[in-house]
Formats: sequence, C-alpha cells, structure tokens
Amino acid sequence: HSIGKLSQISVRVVVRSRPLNDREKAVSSGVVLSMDLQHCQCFIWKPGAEDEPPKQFTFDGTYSGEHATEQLYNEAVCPLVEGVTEGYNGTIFAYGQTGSGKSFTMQGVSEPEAQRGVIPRAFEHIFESIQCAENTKFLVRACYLEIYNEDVRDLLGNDVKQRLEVKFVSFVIRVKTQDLLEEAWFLSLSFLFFLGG
Ligand SMILES: Nc1ncnc2c1ncn2[C@@H]1O[C@H](COP(=O)(O)OP(=O)(O)OP(=O)(O)O)[C@@H](O)[C@H]1O
Repeated sequence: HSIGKLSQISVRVVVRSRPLNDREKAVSSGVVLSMDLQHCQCFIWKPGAEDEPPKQFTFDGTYSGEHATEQLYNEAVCPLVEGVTEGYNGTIFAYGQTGSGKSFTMQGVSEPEAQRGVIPRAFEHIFESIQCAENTKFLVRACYLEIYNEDVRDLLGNDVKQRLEVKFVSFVIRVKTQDLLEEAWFLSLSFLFFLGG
C-alpha cells in the first residue's frame, strides 16, 4: 500500500479467529463461525438453530486459525508502521473477549517464528528502518501503561504498583462493554523525526 492510500483510509478493521482450544475440544464445542477469506466476510450461526441464516459481517481483512501472525502483520500492520517511519501517527488496537487471542496476536510466542507477535515485529521493523535511514535522525520514546479497573499504572516506572493520578483530562472516551472480562491491547506508535542536512 502506498502512503497516499494509507492516509486516505483512517481506520481499518480486521478480524482474527483462533482454533478451538483443548478445553473446547474436550467438551465437543461446535464451531459457529466461518469465513469467506476472499470477500473478508464472517458468518456466525446461532448454536442449536442451524437452519436460521447466519449473521454476516464484512471487514477489511479476515484471518482464520490457519493464518499465522506473520501474514496478519505483513498485510494489516506493516503499512501502518511504514507510515509511522514516514511521520504519520498510527495506532494498533486489539479488542476481544477474554481468551480470544489478543495476547497471542500482540505479544505472540517465539516459536514458531511465524507466530511472533505484532509488538516485537513492529519494534524490529521500526529499528531496522532507523538503521537503514540516511540523513535522518529519529527520536524514539516509549511508555507502557496499564489501565485496569480505572487504575493507571506505569509498567516501566520504579514502582509498577503505584497508581498514577489522572491530573488533566482533555477529553473522555467512554467504552461500554457488556462483558467486564473484556480487555483491550493498545499499541500506539508515534514518531518525531528530524531531517538532517
Ligand atoms: N491464532 C491462534 N492460534 C493458536 N492458539 C491461539 C491463537 N490465538 C489464541 N490462541 C491460544 O488461545 C489462548 C487464549 O489466548 P490469549 O491469552 O491470547 O487471549 P486473550 O484475548 O489475551 O485473553 P485475556 O483477555 O483473558 O488476557 C492461549 O492459550 C493462546 O495460546
């Protein structure tokens, strides 16, 4: 994707489904989701009512249990990180019910290599771009915050248990969720860069 195209599409939403886990297999859970990967569509059947038409959703990308994080990164994340190294802001936000695979996608596992997570891949990508760049100085800043049950904690601070006070709120976004176990992964990539002479 060219940067021009990136700047025109402000938000892209992709969906990833995971394979059944051992517990789900042990209790013979049925699969209620299918995907049309070519048309980026998901179909969800109501359990016990298979003759009813499925609910249908269309996304910018669909990834099923057979897809590795590598492919998701290359197609859905790589253009955004490329944009960041060119000075655009970018955010990757992973959202889903507990156990749906957010940590697996964002942190990932070191083996197999194709399942390394989005965060280590993005960091490698950024620092490789910096190494290859000529006549450009980069400033990379990182912060790692946890927001959990209204408490904000700095996970890179000296005392990770210390709750930070919110001193100034310029705007508030309220997210209502039905399931309190839902949590979200938030990776914000932003870059200040200076062109050197
Ligand atoms: N695409 C996948 N392929 C294989 N296993 C997966 C996949 N996605 C998730 N899993 C497995 O499913 C389990 C739950 O995933 P994970 O811990 O990433 O969920 P989560 O959304 O981060 O959950 P929580 O909100 O409870 O932290 C883990 O054992 C993980 O290894």
